[in-house]
Amino acid sequence: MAGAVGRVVRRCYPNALRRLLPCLYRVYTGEFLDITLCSTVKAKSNPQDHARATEGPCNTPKPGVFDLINKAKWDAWNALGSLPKETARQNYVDLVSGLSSSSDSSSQVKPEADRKQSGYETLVVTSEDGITKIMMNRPAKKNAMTMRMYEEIMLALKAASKDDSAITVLTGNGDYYSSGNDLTNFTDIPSGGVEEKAKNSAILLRDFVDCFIDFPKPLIAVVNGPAVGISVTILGLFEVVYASDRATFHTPFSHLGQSPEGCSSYTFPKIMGPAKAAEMLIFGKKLTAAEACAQGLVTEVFPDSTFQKEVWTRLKAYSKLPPNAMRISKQMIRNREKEKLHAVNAEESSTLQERWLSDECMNAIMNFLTRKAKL
Ligand SMILES: CCCCC/C=C/CC(=O)SCCNC(=O)CCNC(=O)[C@H](O)C(C)(C)COP(=O)(O)OP(=O)(O)OC[C@H]1O[C@@H](n2cnc3c(N)ncnc32)[C@H](O)[C@@H]1OP(=O)(O)O
Repeated sequence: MAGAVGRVVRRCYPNALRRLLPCLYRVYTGEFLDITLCSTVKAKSNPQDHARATEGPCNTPKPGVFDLINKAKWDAWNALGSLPKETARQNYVDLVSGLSSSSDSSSQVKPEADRKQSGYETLVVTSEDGITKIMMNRPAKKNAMTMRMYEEIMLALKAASKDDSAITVLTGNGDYYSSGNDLTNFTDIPSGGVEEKAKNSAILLRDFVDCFIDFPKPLIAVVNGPAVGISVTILGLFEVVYASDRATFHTPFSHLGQSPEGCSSYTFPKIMGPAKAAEMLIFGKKLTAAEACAQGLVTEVFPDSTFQKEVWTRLKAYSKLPPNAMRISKQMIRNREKEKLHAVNAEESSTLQERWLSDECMNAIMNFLTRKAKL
């Protein structure tokens, strides 16, 4: 497989790739990436340096899907690969020193000042008025979803499922809701090569979507702007989707050599009928907010000028309803579908694992990364 891809790369992108993406070029042509370099960069902000520094390379079995915190720690430790112990130790010391100075300054903050939950790098998570708000926070990158963002959303959902809020909201910061999967996710290749990368990504995707399938409280999407790819497909797993009239809904999977995920191959035909679903999922038709509402994917559309005010007023009222009644009603609506949704998720994830290794997909990603293509 790597040989075939290498031939395509050598034929199509001999110079641009050498100049712009030396790492990617070496990966796809069979000269595998210097993993130590990647790990060192990653490790600079990684608490798992502690484990790496004291215990060496990852040596424990991977925790189960639902053990989110230990699994996140394990993934981070495992990702450090062959980072030298001394470097890991120094990175850990630097990190801890940074943390202690920032915690000194946070002790100055008045306790009632905010209920923002710290520790997230890609999200802003707040809990107020019975609502936990998970806001994707990479506005300069159109809230493209990095591996870290997937992990953090899972952690935030897990925490929200246990906190005292009645409802949970996912939204985006800036002009986009989300541009979907961050296409640079595919450039960080582990020592096992592209096959291992595809396998790990499929596991992460499946875990991520499982968290939405199993989420026990009403889940609301506040779609503040354009939504692409996985940020659209998972909407079929939300109870309510409110959209600004600036929002668009785009699933360009064929253009990217990919296939549907987020259970959309099952939820979209159910929501909008097979013909409309096919136009979106096979032909990549981009819907306006009004079209998405007419097809049942969106609950209600608001003028952008009053979107935030109207939606949050509505949500604050909903959050005062009895939380247990809302949970139970959600369970009644969703539970008989759960098994089916998990099976669909497993199938979509394993199909994508193969798609990511296809020439069609790799060419599409390289076209984006070398600035030859945008949606
Ligand atoms: C665990 C793995 C699970 C995988 C699950 C699979 C999911 C499938 C999908 O989600 S498919 C969808 C993938 N998304 C895309 O293909 C979108 C690609 N982006 C674009 O086409 C455009 O950026 C745009 C149309 C979203 C916005 O165009 P615009 O001209 O308005 O803005 P810029 O292109 O200048 O974007 C600003 C910077 O943001 C970077 N960026 C935007 N989206 C992504 C992305 N998806 N991945 C990586 N980077 C993205 C863009 O490169 C600019 O960065 P720069 O300022 O450094 O140049």
